[in-house]
Amino acid sequence: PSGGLNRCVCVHDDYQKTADWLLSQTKHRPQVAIICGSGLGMLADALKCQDAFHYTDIPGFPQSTVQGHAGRLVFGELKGKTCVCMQGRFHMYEGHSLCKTTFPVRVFKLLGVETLIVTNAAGSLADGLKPGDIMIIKDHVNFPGLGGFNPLNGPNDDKFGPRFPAMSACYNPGLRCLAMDIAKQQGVAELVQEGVYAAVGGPNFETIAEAKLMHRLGVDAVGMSTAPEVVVAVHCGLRVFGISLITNKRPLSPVSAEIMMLQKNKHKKRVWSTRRPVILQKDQRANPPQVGVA
Ligand SMILES: O=P(O)(O)O[C@@H]1C[C@H](O)[C@@H](CO)O1
Ligand code: HPA
Repeated sequence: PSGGLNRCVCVHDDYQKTADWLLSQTKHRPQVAIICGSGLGMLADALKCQDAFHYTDIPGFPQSTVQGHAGRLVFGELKGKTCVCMQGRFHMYEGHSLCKTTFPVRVFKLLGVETLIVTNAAGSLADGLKPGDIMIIKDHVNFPGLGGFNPLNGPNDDKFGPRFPAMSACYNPGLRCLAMDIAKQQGVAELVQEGVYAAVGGPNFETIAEAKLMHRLGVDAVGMSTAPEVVVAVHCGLRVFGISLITNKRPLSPVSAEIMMLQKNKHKKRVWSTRRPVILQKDQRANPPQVGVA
């Protein structure tokens, strides 16, 4: 893949202009940036002394099109640290280039941020991870990246980082340990474990064969974001901590998946369904519709 959506067309000045505008609009000077995943935007509400900006008002900022993502950048204080929080992120499946998807990360760097916290909603492939659990990301598999869809494609900007950045320790071990210790102190350790996150392009959810493949490759949870942001963050020297909120299980086999039910319709045709019996209409019998697993 080359050109079009797969080539970073932003130059240093583009990020700088956005950062300078933000610095002129708020007195906050954040050390920590938090990207809120789907349904996690309320994290920003915990910030004290807030300055909030709609993405539509920020020069050069991409626009969020996903429901449940407020599309606001919120600055404020949290437990003595100055933070900037993205209420809503950008995904490849919205039609953004990876360069736009990850645009805020470089802006954070220019604001003086040192630590990036990424959060997301993800589907579990691991036996021990249930909906409602939290997975501390210990590593990721960036499927679009492996296929050549990378936010660092195009001329390298040495001011941000090297042409060939190492990704062998993306998720800061110290922060991962600290998070586990805090989970124990708070008495919620049984809900928290470490795992490997895989990013897929979306927007469709995985087929059973794809879920099985990822499980065999050692993936614990799958989602449609995060990895490109982390690649850009590590490239420009940010310290990264990531968590996935497990929202659903990915079925690995039609037979064993607990959410799947074998239904027999009145015409004795067997149909797999995720939720409710499917009765095929006369004209559908020859060519039954695919039943998705969301
Ligand atoms: O922004 P995140 O990664 O939390 O968004 C989740 C994962 C997919 O993008 C989408 C579908 O569930 O929501
Ligand atoms: N697959 C991909 N992305 C997701 C999922 C999933 O099961 N759940 C939430 N985001």
